[in-house]
This record gives sequence, structure tokens and C-alpha cells, in this order.
Amino acid sequence: MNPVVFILNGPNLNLLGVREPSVYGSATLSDVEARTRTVGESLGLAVDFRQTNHEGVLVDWIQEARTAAKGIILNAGGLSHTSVSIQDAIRSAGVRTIEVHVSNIHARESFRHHSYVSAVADGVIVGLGVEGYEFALHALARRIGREAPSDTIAI
Ligand SMILES: O=C1C[C@@](O)(C(=O)O)C[C@@H](O)[C@@H]1O
Repeated sequence: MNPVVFILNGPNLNLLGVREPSVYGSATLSDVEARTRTVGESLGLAVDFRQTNHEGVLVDWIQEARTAAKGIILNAGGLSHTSVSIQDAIRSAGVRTIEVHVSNIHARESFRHHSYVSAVADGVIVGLGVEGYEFALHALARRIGREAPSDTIAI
């Protein structure tokens, strides 16, 4: 059985592709799910892809990852900028976590510049569109030993 990676999406990400396409692009969350499953398989990872509009559900899923997943890719949406509870959950999960934002949060309104997730994430990918999820999968695969590191980049 391949190691499981949770890809967790927070509020409003169900509207990807419909919502502000000039900011978030035209790919839907289903497109992202399909693509990450394919990339995950190629890396020897089993992707468990989820979305919720509810903070507590996200906290429950992060807690579940403690025993059920080897890594988390998290786009907490607007909760990234407000949720101490999500930071606490990641801190106690003890699971490698990569934060993803589709848009470049640092080039947007100042309230988006700070993320509570970033302080407890292993790495952060912002502003690279939905491809950011794939880059995060590659980063996790390396960190959980499923992808040989390149001989040119030592991380
Ligand atoms: O919902 C979102 C999406 C987002 O997380 C992104 O993926 O770019 C950025 C957040 O500021 C915003 O609230």
C-alpha cells in the first residue's frame, strides 16, 4: 500500500474555476483532484483529496492525519489568515505539511500576507496556480523517501 497523503482544501475552494478566474484561474477543484491523483500515483503516493467550508472539519481531518497519513498538503483558504486552531492542529499532528495557495497572497490585500499555517509548515508554495499542488506532492514525496533527490539540488 502506498503512503497516504491528505490534500486538504478549506472554505470556498469548491468554487475554484468559477470564483474570480482572473485570480484563481479556470481549473476546477475536480480537475486538481484528478491531476494530483495521477501525479501521486506516479510518485508512489495515495492521494486522499478533500474540501470543506468548515474550520472544525479541517481541524478533525488534520488530527486524523496523525495516524492516517504520511503527509499533508493544505490550502486552508481564508482560514489561513485567521485560524489559530488550524495552526495548533498541524503543530500536534507531527506530519510533514506543505502549505499551498493558488494565488500569490503576498501580492494581494495586506490581510492575506500573514498565514497562521506558514509558521508550522515544512514549506510554502504560493502564486503558482493549481500547479502548486503538484509541486507540493513532489516535495512531500522526497521528504517521505518516495522520490530520489536530484543530484543537482541538495535540500
Ligand atoms: O480562499 C482563498 C484562496 C487562497 O488560499 C489561494 O489558494 O490563493 C488565498 C486565500 O487568501 C483565499 O482566502
